[in-house]
Formats: sequence, structure tokens, C-alpha cells
Amino acid sequence: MASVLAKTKRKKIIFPTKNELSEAMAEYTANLSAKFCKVRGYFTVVLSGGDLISWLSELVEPMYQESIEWSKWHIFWVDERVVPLDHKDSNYKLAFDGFLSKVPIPVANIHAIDKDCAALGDAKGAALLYEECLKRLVNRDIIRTYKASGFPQFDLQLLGMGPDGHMASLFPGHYQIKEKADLVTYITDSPKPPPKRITFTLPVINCASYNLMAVCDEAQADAVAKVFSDNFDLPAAWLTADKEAIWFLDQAAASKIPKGH
Ligand SMILES: O=C1O[C@H](COP(=O)(O)O)[C@@H](O)[C@H](O)[C@H]1O
Repeated sequence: MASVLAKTKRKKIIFPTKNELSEAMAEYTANLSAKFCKVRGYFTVVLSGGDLISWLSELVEPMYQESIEWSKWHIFWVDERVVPLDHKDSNYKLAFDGFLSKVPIPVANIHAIDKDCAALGDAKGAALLYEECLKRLVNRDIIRTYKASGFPQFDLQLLGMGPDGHMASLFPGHYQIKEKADLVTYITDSPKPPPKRITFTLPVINCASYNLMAVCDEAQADAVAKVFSDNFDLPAAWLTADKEAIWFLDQAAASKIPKGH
């Protein structure tokens, strides 16, 4: 595990309200989009599910609609529930309804899990095919690779954390957090429904250039405090990045962080 930790130090910014967090997340994303589109001609963005999608609302405002080079974006999911893509629990559907349908990202650049595996509830197959999808895009040089390790390196991941400290579909006490060889793994007994999910593994998550973890609300305060006290029983405490791992918190979520952390 040490190798995945030996990167950037965790940073945080605390915002008075969710609105301000949402505005800052849009600005952070837009700035990185401009940087990566200019340098590489692509911007690879990884989404999670959950509350995060509603906080992306600021990015669909006219200022960003008009300035962002949406055609250069490629979208991925850090984790996905293995349910049909039009199911209410699908992270793809959540992102499509709340964000992707409102911005002009080419359909071919939206990399959802395989729709047949999703419809059949085949978590293992979905993980294998998603890993193949990542490798194909690495070969096409759309996804970069991380230095010598050869792992895919995404430009920006926008992440969330559950009140139990789970990140992506890496849950406390489940072995998936220890997976080091595969890029994508799966779980069939997720403690949070639905039970079947796929997830990027920790080495892939931590290879990203920029990881932004957004967490709001009092219900998350205990988990946030544990993360900032380096309690590594919580998967989210392992989050690092190549360039920057930054936590965007509202005041309620940050309210129990011990002084000095
Ligand atoms: O189940 C999931 O939960 C986490 C956290 O969601 P939130 O609703 O507490 O923000 C999310 O990041 C993950 O993508 C999702 O599958």
C-alpha cells in the first residue's frame, strides 16, 4: 500500500455553502479543461455517482457552456452500479440526466459500462469489458499512462464519499481496496445497495493527475474527521493523486475535523 500513498499530500478547502462549493468546482474543472485541451487536445474526466452530480450544475451555466471545449472531453465512471443503464440506480443515468444531456460532449466520448452486462447484472463481465475499454483508449493515446507503471492516468476525477468512508465502490472492510494488479474490479455484495458494482482500483484512482473529492453535510462529518485524522480503515483516507488531491468540503462536513488537521 505504501506506494499508492507516496504522492501528494491531502489538501482541503472549506466553503460556507454548497453553492459556493459548486461554483468553485466548476471553476477548478474549467481551468483544468483549458489546460489539458490546450496541451493534449483531450480532457479525460472521471465522474462518480451520488450527490456530486447535482453540484456539477454550475458547469452548465452559459459562461461555461460557451467557453469549455466540450468536444475534447472524454467521460468515464470511477464506479458504476451493474443495473440497466436506464435504471434509477445507474450512475450513468444520474450523470446523463443531471449533466451530460445538457452539454455538447460527443456521444462517442461518453464511456459507460457495457450495456448488455449492465442489463444482465453481470458484474465480472462489466469490470472486464470496462478494463478493456480503458486499455483501448490508452492505446489510442486518449488516456495517458502514469510514468513507468503503465497504469491509465486520468486528467481529473470528481469523487464523492459515503458516510461510511467509502470512495468509488471501495468499501471499508472489503478486499477490493487491496487490489493492485487489475484496473477495474467488481463487488457483488456491496453494503450500500445495489449490491453489484464495478469500481476503479485504488492504484488507478491514485494515478490521476487531479483528484477532487467533494463532500457536504453533517451526515459526513464523522467520516471526514476520520479521514483527516489519517484513519486508513476508511477507503477515502487512501486518496492521493499525481499532482493534487483536494477535498472540497462545506462547513457542515468539515465541522468535526480536529484542530490542526
Ligand atoms: O454509491 C455511491 O456512493 C458514493 C457516495 O455517494 P454520496 O451520495 O454519499 O455522495 C459515490 O461517490 C459513488 O460513485 C456511488 O456509486
